[in-house]
Amino acid sequence: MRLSASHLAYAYDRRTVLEDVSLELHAGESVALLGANGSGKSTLIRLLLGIVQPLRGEIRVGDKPLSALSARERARRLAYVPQDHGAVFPFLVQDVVLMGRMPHQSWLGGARANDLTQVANALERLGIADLALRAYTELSGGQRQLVLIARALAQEAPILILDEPVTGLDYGNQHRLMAQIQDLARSGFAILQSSHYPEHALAAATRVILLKDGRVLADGPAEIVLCPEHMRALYGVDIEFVDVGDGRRVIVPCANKILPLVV
Ligand SMILES: Nc1ncnc2c1ncn2[C@@H]1O[C@H](COP(=O)(O)OP(=O)(O)OP(=O)(O)O)[C@@H](O)[C@H]1O
Repeated sequence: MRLSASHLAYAYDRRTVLEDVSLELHAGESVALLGANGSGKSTLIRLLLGIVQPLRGEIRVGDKPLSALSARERARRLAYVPQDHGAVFPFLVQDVVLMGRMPHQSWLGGARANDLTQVANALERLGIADLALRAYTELSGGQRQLVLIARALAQEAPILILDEPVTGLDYGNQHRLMAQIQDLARSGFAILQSSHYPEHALAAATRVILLKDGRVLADGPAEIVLCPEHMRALYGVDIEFVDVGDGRRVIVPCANKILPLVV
């Protein structure tokens, strides 16, 4: 299923934070959305999910305008993994993941065998089946992140949107998650993830979109878009590529350049 946005604009009060943003996301693609702090990534994601409405422009999911879909119809098409993992009530992990099945359940029907199978599969796929009976509120930030990704998988929506999904994950889980994202895209999901890590985008994204000051600076294959000029324009950092010998390249900051913080 295709997600497309054309000429989006958005403002908080009168301050424009997105202007003329267009993008497409297709089944089988893993797209990374990169940009400096405050460049508009989370706002764009909120628009794509229909949480806020654009000032101008249109978003379409498949052949329908997003604004014409009910919340339930949206949730059958789009799954979201937020940055914030806060929770108040100590639901069991399996119940949190089961919430992802709500768009598929009837009002009074409750969970069916297939819902429970999807929950078990999602937990298994992310390697956290052993957390199923733990209270969500008692998990670490990284464990909560994995649970929310499992909830999104259980939702069985063809489009998966993740807001900085590796935040709080340890080094191993970051790499396992990037591999999972590649696998999910290969199996047909359309995936958009915002990220602060060009190296993850280079390793795991089929396409990269760069946002600068609320506008699209570049959109294309990772190895073309993540060039030194764009990285300097986006982050004020000089980078170089290092060949690691097996056909892969990694991005590293140039040595001997200490740069001031940009806020
Ligand atoms: N609720 C809000 N009210 C007013 N301004 C906001 C609000 N949320 C975000 N902004 C502003 O909109 C701009 C874009 O913010 P946004 O959170 O979309 O950026 P981001 O790229 O996701 O940033 P980060 O990488 O730091 O998470 C920023 O200037 C921010 O200060």
